[in-house]
Amino acid sequence: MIVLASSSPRRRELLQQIGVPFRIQVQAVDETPRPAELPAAYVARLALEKARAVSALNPGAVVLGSDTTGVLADQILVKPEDDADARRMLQAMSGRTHQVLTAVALVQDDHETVQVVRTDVTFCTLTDAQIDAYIATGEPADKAGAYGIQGLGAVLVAGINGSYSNVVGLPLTETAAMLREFRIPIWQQDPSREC
Ligand SMILES: Cc1cn([C@H]2C[C@H](O)[C@@H](COP(=O)(O)OP(=O)(O)OP(=O)(O)O)O2)c(=O)[nH]c1=O
Repeated sequence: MIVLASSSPRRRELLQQIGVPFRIQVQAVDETPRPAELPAAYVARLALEKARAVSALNPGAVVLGSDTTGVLADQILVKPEDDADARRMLQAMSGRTHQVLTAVALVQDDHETVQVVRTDVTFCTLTDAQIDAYIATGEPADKAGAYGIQGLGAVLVAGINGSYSNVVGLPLTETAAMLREFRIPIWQQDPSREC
């Protein structure tokens, strides 16, 4: 049994998908990027901070923290502040390729590891009417980059290069390999079967 230090329903579903038993405990951390902080360093820091904060309350437990952000032309795309912010992000991503970075951190007392996984996502060219209709669904509100590839936002995506689950919020192949290093069983026990 691990501790999932996340309030994200997507991460819960993804971890269930690979058969990892877990319970949820969340400690809030400040998600403000530091001045000039690079995107990969930003997500790695947040994933570790989320996991460390919960680990401090659970000696001996393996704690998983994670953070997802979009990156367009080196700029970090976090969750939109409001509809206008979501519109600005979606207009900027229209017809272009952005990156989704998810960091996964595992912390068990003073033993910790973190990995950042990148997926390239290419958006269709979107009209202003499409963008407004998508924002009106409410889906962009709690998602990095203002869309959900697993939901209605699927139709905005022309293609991806890399891990799909990484875009949704947890890169499952890499997470499974990290969990094996911490001797946490998943459905696939054979270590020779790594991707
Ligand atoms: C790009 C993209 C992001 N997202 C979501 C995944 C994350 O939940 C969210 C990014 O915010 P995060 O801050 O990474 O996570 P969170 O606040 O939802 O949960 P917690 O910090 O407690 O772990 O964006 C999607 O669901 N689909 C997508 O296609």
